[in-house]
Amino acid sequence: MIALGSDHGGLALKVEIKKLLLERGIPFEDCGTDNGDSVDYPDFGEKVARKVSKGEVEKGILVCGTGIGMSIVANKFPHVRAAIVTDSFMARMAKEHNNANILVLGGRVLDNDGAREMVSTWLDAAFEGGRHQGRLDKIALIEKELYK
Ligand SMILES: O=C(CO)[C@H](O)[C@H](O)[C@H](O)COP(=O)(O)O
Repeated sequence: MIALGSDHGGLALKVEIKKLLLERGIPFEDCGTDNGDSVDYPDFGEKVARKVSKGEVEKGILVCGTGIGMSIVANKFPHVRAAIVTDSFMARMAKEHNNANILVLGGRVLDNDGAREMVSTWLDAAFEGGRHQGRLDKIALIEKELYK
């Protein structure tokens, strides 16, 4: 299950991503926003990041205007590794090297085809482990110390 969230600046791209997930038969839960009214990205970033952080969903995708605000919010949550990506190489690395569990996109930055490619690349990639696992372990230790 993938949790999706956007603000008004990311809504149109989130709709496109939902089409992609439907086409691919991947289940998702849309945590809003669901109309074009101006909203605050932390409210929707929090909903998705909280679910990922608690293990209620395996992955999340967040979209705001640039992706910057959503990535700042999501990375406040323990166990969340949110990666803002702007091309398919970054999307692949986000999974292979960082095991990112939230993908963050900018609706005012990316075109639909490019963003669809990034989402598919991230979904289809696999974490490589090895030296990258050791680096994630160090992040987990930092979290443990900060949130104890
Ligand atoms: O959080 C953002 C930037 O880091 C997003 O791009 C927002 O969508 C953006 O700030 C919203 O801007 P608006 O002028 O209120 O539409």
